Amino acid sequence: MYLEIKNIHKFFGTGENRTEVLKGINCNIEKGSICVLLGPSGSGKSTLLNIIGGIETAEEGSISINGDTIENMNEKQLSLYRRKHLGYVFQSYNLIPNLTVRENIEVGAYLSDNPLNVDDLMKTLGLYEHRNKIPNQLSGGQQQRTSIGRAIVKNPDLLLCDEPTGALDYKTSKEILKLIEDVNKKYGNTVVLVTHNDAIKNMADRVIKLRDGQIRHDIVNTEKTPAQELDW
Ligand SMILES: Nc1ncnc2c1ncn2[C@@H]1O[C@H](COP(=O)(O)OP(=O)(O)OP(=O)(O)O)[C@@H](O)[C@H]1O
Repeated sequence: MYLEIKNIHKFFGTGENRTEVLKGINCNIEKGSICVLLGPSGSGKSTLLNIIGGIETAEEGSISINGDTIENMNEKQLSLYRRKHLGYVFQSYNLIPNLTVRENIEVGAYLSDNPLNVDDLMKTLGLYEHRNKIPNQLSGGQQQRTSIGRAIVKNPDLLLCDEPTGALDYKTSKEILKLIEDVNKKYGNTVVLVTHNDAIKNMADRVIKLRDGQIRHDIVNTEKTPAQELDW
């Protein structure tokens, strides 16, 4: 079992405003699988992703990756864990504005012990011809591809994607999903992808639906649809 999520409870706020946003989340995610986390706005998807990524901490419960428990790590170990094992793709691209496509992706490569080849990756991402442009010379889809490149180039064991297509049009969204699917196939990274979009569940091996801080459905999908054929 690769990613073990055990009894996660998370609260926000204090006093009367204290709210439990995750109410005991339990699940195990297999190595190399694509897991889609679905649920309405406010159901706790991003919070759970941030806890898996070591960006936020839970009041109760534990997250283990290949047997290493995040809660037992000190600040330095946690930072090393995030740097070496995690790739994070956000809805906002968070690119460094004065660096080129190549340089933005190289930032990710510097953080890894076994980075992928930057040229090969830019070709896979359809960015090679744009490699010397800076972010404001790129379309939204090209910027999102660059941010995926920066996350993937580390060759992370675990790729966490928070609404990676949220800001993109239909066609570009499907291209980005296909890309995530391609890298999962090619490099075997485990992917956890948060989305509002119900159709995206069809490309996943595993679909977890959250509502109101709890898992309502946890389904193994045996008949995956390739990202290219998704329809919504
Ligand atoms: N830093 C914070 N402080 C206080 N409350 C927070 C904080 N972050 C999230 N919340 C609350 O926790 C709940 C879950 O938020 P979360 O962002 O995890 O939901 P989500 O399912 O990802 O929603 P969306 O799909 O809209 O992004 C929401 O009610 C939100 O208002």
